[in-house]
Order: sequence, then C-alpha cells, then structure tokens
Amino acid sequence: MAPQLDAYFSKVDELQDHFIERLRKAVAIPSVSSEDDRRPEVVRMGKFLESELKALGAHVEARPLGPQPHKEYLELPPVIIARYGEDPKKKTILVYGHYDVQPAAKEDGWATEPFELTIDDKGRMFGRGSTDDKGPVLGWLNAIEAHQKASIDFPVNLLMCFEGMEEYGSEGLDDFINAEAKKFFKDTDAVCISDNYWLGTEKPCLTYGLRGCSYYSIEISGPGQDLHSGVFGGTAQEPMTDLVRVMGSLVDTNGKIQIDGIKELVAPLTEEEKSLYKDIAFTMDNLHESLGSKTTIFEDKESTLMARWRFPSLSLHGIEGAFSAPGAKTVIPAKVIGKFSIRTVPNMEIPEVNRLVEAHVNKVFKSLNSKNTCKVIEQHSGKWWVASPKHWNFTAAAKAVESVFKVQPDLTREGGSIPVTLTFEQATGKNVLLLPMGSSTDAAHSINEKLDKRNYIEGIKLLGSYLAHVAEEPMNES
Ligand SMILES: C[C@H](N)C(=O)N[C@@H](Cc1c[nH]cn1)C(=O)O
Ligand SMILES: [Zn+2]
Ligand SMILES: [Zn+2]
Repeated sequence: MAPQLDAYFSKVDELQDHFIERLRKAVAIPSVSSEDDRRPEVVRMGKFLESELKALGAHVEARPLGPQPHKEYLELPPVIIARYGEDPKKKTILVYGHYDVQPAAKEDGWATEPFELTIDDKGRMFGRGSTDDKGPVLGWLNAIEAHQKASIDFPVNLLMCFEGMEEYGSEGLDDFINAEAKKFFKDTDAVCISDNYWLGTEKPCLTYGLRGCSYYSIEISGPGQDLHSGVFGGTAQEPMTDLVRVMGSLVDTNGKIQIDGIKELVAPLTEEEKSLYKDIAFTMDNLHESLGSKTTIFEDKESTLMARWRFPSLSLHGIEGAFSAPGAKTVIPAKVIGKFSIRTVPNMEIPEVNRLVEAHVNKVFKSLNSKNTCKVIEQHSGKWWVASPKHWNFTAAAKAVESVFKVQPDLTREGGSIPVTLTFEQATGKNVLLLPMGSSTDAAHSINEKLDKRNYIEGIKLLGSYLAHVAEEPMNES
C-alpha cells in the first residue's frame, strides 16, 4: 500500500469520533423532502453542508431551483455545489449525493428516535438518513478533512453536487445539471455517486446499473364530502371500493405485473447475461436477513437478483384520504388517491409505460360501471441506467476496494433508482460509477434505518482511496 494511503487510513481511524459527531448533527436535521412543513428543515440541512464545506476551505454555492412544480407555493431547496482544488494537472471528479431523507416517525415502529443518531453495542448507528444518504455525503467531506489533518495533498480536484429533493424524484435537478454541464461541471473527468448499498453485509460492490422509477397516483372521487356509512352505505357508490379493485388489478401476489404490454417492452435475457448471476456473492440468507422474513417470491438467488435488477416490478405504496388510524371509524371517504410505482428496466421508455398504465387503469375502471370519477396522474419518472464497468473510473474503484477491504468487489446492478445518474452521464459525456458505503441490512426507507460504524469509517477510507487510485489511472476511455 502507498505510504500516503497508509497515513490517510490512520488519520481516518483517529478522527472517527469526530466523523460520527458530524453524522449525528446531520441526522438531527429532519430534512424530509416530501413533507411541505419540513421544507425549512431541508433548507437548514443544505446550510449545514454549506457551512461544513466552507470550513474545510471549499468554494461553495447554494443555487436556487425556483418553485416546486405542482406546488408553486413551495420553493425547492437549493442545490449545494462546491469545488475543492483547482489544479489543472489533476483529474477532476464530480461527486453527487442528496441531503434530503424519507419521512420517519417513532410511531411507525422505530425502536429509537429517528432523528437522533443512536449507536448500539454492535456499532449500528440508527437514524433516518444515516445510510441514505447523509453518511455517504459526509464521507466526501470527511475524506477532505482527513487529508488536511494528515497533511496529504488532495489527489484530485473535487466537484460536489448535493441536492435536497432526491427522495421526491429530483425535482428541478435535470435542468440544473444540463445548464451547468459546460459551466460549473465543465472540467469533470468522471462521476462518482455513493447512494446505494452492498448486496450483502461483508463484500463491497461497484454498481453499473439502476432501474428507473415511474410513480403514479389514481384519484377516485364521488360524494361531495366524507359520509356516514350507516346513512349512506348501500346507497352511494364508494370511491374506495373502486380504488381497491383498480389497484388490485395492477400486480399479483408473485409480483407479476398485470398491465398488458409491459413485459413486451423488456429487453430479452441472453444466455451470456444469465451466466453472470451465479458468481455474485449473495445468498437467500442475505435476502432473508435484510427482508426480516422468508416471504420471498423466488427460492433461488439467480431469479431473485434478476427480479431485482433486470425485470420491472410494480409496488403499491398507499392510499391518501383513506381511514388509516387505529380504531374503527365508520366513514366512507369521499375521495381517495392510490399511489403506486413501476421500477423500469432496459428497454422500457417512459412515455410508452405511461400510455400502457393509463390504458389499463381506464379499462379496469370502465369495467366497474361506476358513476365515480377516476384520474391517473404521473407524479414523476426517472429512466433506468446501465454503464460500462470497464472504464478507468471502475478500475480505480476496484483497486480502492482491494486496498481497504482486501477483496475484489462484485459488479452489481441495483433495484433502486437515482434519476440523475443518467442525466450526469448524458450532460457531462463522462463515465458514472456507483460506489456504495452501506450494506444490505441498512433498511433505507424503512423503520430503524442504520449505517454500521464499520461501513462509515471504512467507507471514508474507500472514498479517499478511490480518489488516490483515480489520480494514478491512465485515462483510456472505454
Ligand atoms: C437508491 C437511492 N438511495 C434511492 O433510495 N432512490 C429513491 C429515488 C426515488 C424516489 N422516487 C423515485 N425514485 C428510490 O429508489 O426510491
Ligand atoms: Zn438515496
Ligand atoms: Zn432513498
């Protein structure tokens, strides 16, 4: 190992308590992008990053994105962009992350307060955003600080782009990235995103593919107001009765999407691709552990990985306007909005998926012969992404994994979505790599989200080591 990396790793170990305190401060800011009344907290989180970056000597700008589409009364949180280093002899790496989080409330079933970082005796650091994506975002800041405190020259110029709306479909960011591609991001040689997870708990991976996500709502309304079911039950057509039928027609218990035409859009599976899955370090036990049960659709790892990475899935998320509190309220909701999303894969095109979804919902609703009104709305869509893992950007990351974890990483795709990945690739024309920090058991988006202390600290080493290897890799584009 290069002596400089050795010194860097030691400094990261020495500073670990300080880095955990930084994460504690970040988790304490409930920057939930999907809740209107939490918007000031999202802005506060952006300001926190801005001041931490300034303290590290980075050039920082908070760029406004204007009003939120469909919610013009709300300003989008700013994108925090920063530059650390401006040496023309060094490569320039653009890193992206998000500082917003999914909603969380103790009543949802959290064992600890979601916005208080709580560390247990196994070194698990619980808190909303710990793994998605505050830990990885702070990882870049921590890497800068460890270089400074170890008096090691920073190996690259670092451009940073941290957004506050990722969990709400990255509203406004595509236009921003396209507008800045030839300005703030013009020197970019490669892009790195740390916002996904290892497949298991022991072996790191490099990720070269993501599914897209198209999110819809179905709005069914009828009565002028909520009704007493004793007075109106049996006399009024009920929106909820229609909605559960329409939602129930979208997907079956084994995850099979029931919308005509969807499966025909999926790229056929080749024999060569099929053979890739058997060598991936992943077991059904890994899945059972992260799932918290054995209620899987498939019994084998190959089918499971394919279902997660290269086939579409449709998930039902919830019903707005429905009675959901404990107890037994005898209400007939007047208007209900069902939410679902489709994870998309090559070669599914967004407009075609939208057309098939709309046709299906309208057909099923019509078959109910209901006098209620039904509308399907596309909330947001992001396209799938698949890149070449043979690029020097991936080679540098693989060497970094070996230097920190002493293993060769698996090359994986991911079931989740990071809509701007493709935007960065297209806008900069450069290779994008996903370099995860967290593990499969981190429960991102769920209750009891956590990041293991080991993943955080070794992850900071990984990010710094990646930058050191990037500096040394010849730039043969492939
Ligand atoms: C993988 C990433 N950490 C993530 O959680 N992304 C979200 C992004 C999203 C939200 N709506 C649509 N896409 C996800 O995959 O759900
Ligand atoms: Zn994320
Ligand atoms: Zn997320």
